[in-house]
Amino acid sequence: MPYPGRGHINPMMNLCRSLSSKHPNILITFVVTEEWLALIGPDHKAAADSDKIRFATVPNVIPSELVRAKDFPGFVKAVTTKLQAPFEMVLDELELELPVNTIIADTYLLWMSEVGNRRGIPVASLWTMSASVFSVFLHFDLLRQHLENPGVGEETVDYIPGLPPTPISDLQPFISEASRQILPVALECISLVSRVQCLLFTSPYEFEPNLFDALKRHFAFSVYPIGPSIPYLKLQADDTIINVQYLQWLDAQPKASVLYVSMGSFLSASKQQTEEIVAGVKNSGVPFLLVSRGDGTIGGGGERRGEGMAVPWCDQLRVLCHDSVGGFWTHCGLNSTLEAVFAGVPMLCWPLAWDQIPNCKSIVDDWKVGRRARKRWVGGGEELVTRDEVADMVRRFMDSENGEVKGMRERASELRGVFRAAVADGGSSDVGLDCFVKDISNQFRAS
Ligand SMILES: O=c1ccn([C@@H]2O[C@H](COP(=O)(O)OP(=O)(O)O[C@H]3O[C@H](CO)[C@@H](O)[C@H](O)[C@H]3O)[C@@H](O)[C@H]2O)c(=O)[nH]1
Repeated sequence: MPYPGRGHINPMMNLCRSLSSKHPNILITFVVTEEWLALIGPDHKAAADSDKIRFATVPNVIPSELVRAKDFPGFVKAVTTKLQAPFEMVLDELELELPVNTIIADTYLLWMSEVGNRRGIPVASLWTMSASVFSVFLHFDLLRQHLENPGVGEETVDYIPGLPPTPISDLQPFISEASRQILPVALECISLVSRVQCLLFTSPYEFEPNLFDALKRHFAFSVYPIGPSIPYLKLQADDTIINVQYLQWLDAQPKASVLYVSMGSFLSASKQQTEEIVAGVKNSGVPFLLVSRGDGTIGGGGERRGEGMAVPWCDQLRVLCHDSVGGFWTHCGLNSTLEAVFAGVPMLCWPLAWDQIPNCKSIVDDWKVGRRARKRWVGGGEELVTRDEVADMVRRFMDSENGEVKGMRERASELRGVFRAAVADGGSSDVGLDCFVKDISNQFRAS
């Protein structure tokens, strides 16, 4: 069962597809709300056609996806308190048919370890954010101690096992006043991980090796980084030329010339800032493909706009892997980040909230495959970045003659190779997935 949000459902489904393709004898039931079953696209639904992945639903007992951003703490509370009972009813029904061998659940479903332990069903927890963020939450007491007793080096966090030195400003979303309602839930979710039987990550080991080594030392159970949990299997399987207008438009653009602009599936910058970003991208003269979620600020009916196109939604990984795409204006959600790295496309980073801020730091400072578009995150109230500044930034970022840009593209291409090796036969994620299946079959519940 995934957490009910696009950024969580997608990687959970991609993990299920990888499991199913490698081990077709596993029967998977994917549990979502009735609303999400309707929202899940035809691609995911097609996965169910294989008979190995099927859907089960719980009633819409949580606020609708269409309004959840308006009261996020309220949404988190509903997920925490209202989903367990209907999930257990689904489980009861499934168990009438076949014993459930393992539950794979998003780490943010904090009641799941209790359900599994009470029923004697092993739980594998899937964390859809980075290992850095997981580790910051796991060792949050250390962070608190340093903040309460500031001394030399207080500006840099270098005491969390495996975490590269990180300016405290990049962890602001977790310590600012704005996090007051959400942070305790996140910390409780992480503390309950000690009660599950296995921990899965949606990124590959090579992405954050020191952090994964530290986590493997920390936990008595197996920790498997098995990503990138992105739809690369679908990309490889589908070699038909897809008759979609935006792909045809991309086909007509020069190599690595297009900036792809998307800010994820959930939050947005302010209306005024969004207008400046869109105007700046348009004025830059750089060809662009822009995803507008139809909130009225941009328009997105698949129309041509000056040098580019705006669409309401696209097949993002296919777009990023298209030859003509040379840059990605992103909010740094982890799925988008993993997809960009898999595609070898450098990122222009505009993080909006939460884990996206440390993700931006990793992209820019650690992996060196991106630049900051936004001045450092200060939690709202910061100065507007004007359209002229955006246009200038975009032009410089997409200038293929610029030495720094060339370096970034080379580095992105190297990381792309690392990701592809991880999922190839015998790669770290491929082996991790096999070990996980062995765990499910042998050490977990005897069926
Ligand atoms: O036109 C589009 C736009 C997006 N996507 C997909 O939508 C997903 C977006 O995921 P992500 O980039 O992670 O963004 P969010 O939806 O914002 O993800 C939430 O979940 C992530 C994983 O937990 C966190 O890292 C983010 O901060 C959180 O906002 C990805 O799979 C994209 O491929 C499309 O397929 N087409």
